Amino acid sequence: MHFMTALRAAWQSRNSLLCVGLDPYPARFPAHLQGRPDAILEFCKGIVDATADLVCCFKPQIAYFAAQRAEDQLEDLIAHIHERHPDTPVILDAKRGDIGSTAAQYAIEAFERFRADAITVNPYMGRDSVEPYLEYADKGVILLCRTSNPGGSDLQFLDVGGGERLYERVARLVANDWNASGNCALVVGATFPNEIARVRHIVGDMPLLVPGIGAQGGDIAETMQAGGTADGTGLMLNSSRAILFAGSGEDYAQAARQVALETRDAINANR
Ligand SMILES: O=c1ccn([C@@H]2O[C@H](COP(=O)(O)O)[C@@H](O)[C@H]2O)c(=O)[nH]1
Repeated sequence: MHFMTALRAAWQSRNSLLCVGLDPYPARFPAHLQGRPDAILEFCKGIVDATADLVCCFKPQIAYFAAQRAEDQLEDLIAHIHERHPDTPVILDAKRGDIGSTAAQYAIEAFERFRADAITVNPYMGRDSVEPYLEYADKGVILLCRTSNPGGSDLQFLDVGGGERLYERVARLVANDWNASGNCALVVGATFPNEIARVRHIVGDMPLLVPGIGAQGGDIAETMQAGGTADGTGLMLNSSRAILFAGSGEDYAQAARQVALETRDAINANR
């Protein structure tokens, strides 16, 4: 199924715009999982199974798996989501960016090895560096636009001519040129609601992946006001640490579910 079709279906069927980010950090795992060779997979499966009915998508961040030599556990985790929660799209947060020949390998890694439904990509190297992902027309290609970190302003806020900021140019390029298959989305941080509103104005109803609520302190009401579409969708609001590490005991998954529930409800109260 096309990523966008699956995402829209999940927005409706789950009544949720929440994306749970899967950033497993072993030092914060509960004691009963510490030291197990499959700890990353088991920890993440616990979170996924406890929250799947509350989310529109999951977003594993590849660095947390690669840093622990656990790419095999990432493969198994995504296979688990597809098998147990087949209507839940998976975004591989990899922020790839390289020349076309190398990008083609990254696209194979994301979509064929890991079987992700969408990937985050850095647009800085231009259209030909993004083309190999776009060729997978049923997969989502989610381009960094206005990132949630303070240093994002160093480049993304540069005036690229006529008062247009670099992040605005990215939004315009993606909406008007790169999105021929309708499979593009943008990353815009919840820490910058004014820029979310600018991006929404430029791209119409294109979905936005919005990290920065939860641990980074982005405001849910302001984010919804700035980025929601007329039908009350259009957003994937990601929270990772605030949900993953809500508890530290054997009941960590239940604690995660409780925070996910509260976050989903806070989002829905502002739709
Ligand atoms: O601009 C960006 C782009 C990506 N991220 C990623 O989202 C999560 C946020 O985690 P929290 O624990 O909810 O802060 C993480 O995987 C980042 O790599 C982002 O934060 N900002």
